[in-house]
Amino acid sequence: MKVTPTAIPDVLLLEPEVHGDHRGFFMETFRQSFFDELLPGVKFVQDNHSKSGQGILRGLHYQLNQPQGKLVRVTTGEIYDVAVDMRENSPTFGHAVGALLSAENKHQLWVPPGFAHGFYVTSENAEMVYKCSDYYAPDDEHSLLWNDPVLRIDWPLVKGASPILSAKDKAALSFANAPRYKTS
Ligand SMILES: Cc1cn([C@H]2C[C@H](O)[C@@H](COP(=O)(O)OP(=O)(O)O[C@H]3O[C@H](C)C(=O)[C@H](O)[C@H]3O)O2)c(=O)[nH]c1=O
Repeated sequence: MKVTPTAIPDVLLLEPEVHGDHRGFFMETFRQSFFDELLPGVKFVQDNHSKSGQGILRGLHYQLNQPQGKLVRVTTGEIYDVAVDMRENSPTFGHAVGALLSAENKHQLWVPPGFAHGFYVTSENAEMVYKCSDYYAPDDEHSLLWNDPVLRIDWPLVKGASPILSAKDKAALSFANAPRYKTS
């Protein structure tokens, strides 16, 4: 597994070793022992899987009391996956980084606890699966506005059209008003 820090060093791009042959391909997508070395103390407790149509944007979401680290990958189509640093003491606080993850490139993104996470579907549809380092806690979830002027996230909007959002995401908070992750 090749690991490359992104513009936000704690957000990592992971590229698995793909074994192709006349039948297709095989790859190991996850090994806890690898993460024990890469990210000591991170244990994954929940797997998620979602499917979305083109132009759908989910996020940006984060939990504060039970912050979730997320290991994201795409099994169908392509998404633009984004992480925003919500850790108020971080040198990259308020910075956003994105990566195109696809069934084709098989790349994975590690979004650490304390980051807001969201994605936009660029392909006709996309299915993404992701491992979480803590459990879903709906009462602890916060939403950050996808097009906040401070974050200036350069979403690759299809034909420049506004994304399709859930009601929750339409009502998301601006970065200025969103609660920050306070590291002890
Ligand atoms: C996240 C989650 C949701 N749900 C239920 C709650 C709702 O009945 C339904 C859809 O939830 P929501 O609209 O919050 O789903 P997304 O908009 O895909 O939310 C996710 O979007 C961004 C990209 C994330 O990183 C988070 O994992 C998560 O917030 O699934 C569960 O039962 N368990 C869960 O872990």
